[in-house]
Amino acid sequence: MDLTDLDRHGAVRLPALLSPDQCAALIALWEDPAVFRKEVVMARHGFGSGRYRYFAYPLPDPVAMLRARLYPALARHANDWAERLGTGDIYPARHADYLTHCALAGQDKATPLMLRYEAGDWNALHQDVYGPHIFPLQVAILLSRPEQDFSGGAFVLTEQRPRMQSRAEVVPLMQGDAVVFPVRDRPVMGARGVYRVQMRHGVSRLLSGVRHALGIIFHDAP
Ligand SMILES: O=C(O)CCC(=O)C(=O)O
Ligand SMILES: [Fe+2]
Repeated sequence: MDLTDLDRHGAVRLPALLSPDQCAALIALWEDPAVFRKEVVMARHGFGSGRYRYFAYPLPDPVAMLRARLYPALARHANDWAERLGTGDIYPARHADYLTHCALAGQDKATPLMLRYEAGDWNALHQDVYGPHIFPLQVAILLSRPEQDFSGGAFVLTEQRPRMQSRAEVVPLMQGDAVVFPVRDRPVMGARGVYRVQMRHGVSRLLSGVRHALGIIFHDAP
């Protein structure tokens, strides 16, 4: 997994992580209430417009496999960031071991989620932080086909640099593409050493159609 762009631009695209068939099978899960633990109607909370549903444990196989398989390379990168920032955080090599740390702190509810947007819907810039345990990287996968299933609805990141104006980054995704991005902040090398830039992500307004995305967050929620 080449994560070079993560440090260069604040996000990296993993092209064609899922096949069209895998995307369709995941979208079909939206209709199955048994696989979700909670639905959030975003407008009710000021989060934008659209809905998302948190998966329940046990996660459906494709979601569980993606989470476990993506984690090790991301944990190596997270350990590298922790070292650069001098936080002292060490992320274990296996996701199951990281989840044990979360559970011991009362964060034991599944956080992978599926999002569904219709024309006019959008996702406000936010950070997916649920408790003291924060795994610093997360992944979102576009399940729908741009320009066929929907238009608009771009994945957007903003980067808030200390004492400077914010920068926006749009990550163009095709169906099955994933984007890896920071949950809360990332280290940037400056003239006087490493500093943190604050990151937020969201989705611009859908102009037409329906857009589904799968979010893989590696820490659990209380
Ligand atoms: O719909 C998207 O592409 C972004 C979803 C999101 O906020 C997330 O996966 O945390
Ligand atoms: Fe999010």
